[in-house]
Amino acid sequence: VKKCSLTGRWVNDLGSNMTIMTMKSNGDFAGIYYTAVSATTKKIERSPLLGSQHQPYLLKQPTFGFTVHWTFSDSITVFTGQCFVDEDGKEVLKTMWLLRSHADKPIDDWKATLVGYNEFKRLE
Ligand SMILES: O=C(CCCC[C@@H]1SC[C@@H]2NC(=O)N[C@@H]21)Nc1ccc([N+](=O)[O-])cc1
Repeated sequence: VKKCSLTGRWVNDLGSNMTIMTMKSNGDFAGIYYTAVSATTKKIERSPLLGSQHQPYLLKQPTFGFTVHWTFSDSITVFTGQCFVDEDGKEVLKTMWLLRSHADKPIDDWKATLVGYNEFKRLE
């Protein structure tokens, strides 16, 4: 069965969720991300994501990447990772991300990129 095609709904360890709605034959996809947390006091809003994955029928446990363009904050996150299928047939996305926020001037660039990791499970 075609495991690790990323279309559908996912939730991560922070409680954020994402829905991947469109998947092209070349692996390009689009969706919506709703983060459970933010580093701004602004109201959190759904934000669009664009990404690409290797095709699960060619490569088992494919790698992928996607970018979230935050609509409520002048920042961008890029996620990259791999889909794994555990012994119970459950899909897990192991990802790392870079979160780039806006810096007022070049001297502030050093503190403008956060790095972290998230694990996503499929929401049935
Ligand atoms: O807060 C934000 C935008 C939302 C980021 C959510 C992050 S993405 C990686 C992690 N996984 C998730 O599911 N959610 C978190 N941007 C922002 C705003 C201000 C500053 N700042 O330094 O002031 C930095 C980033």
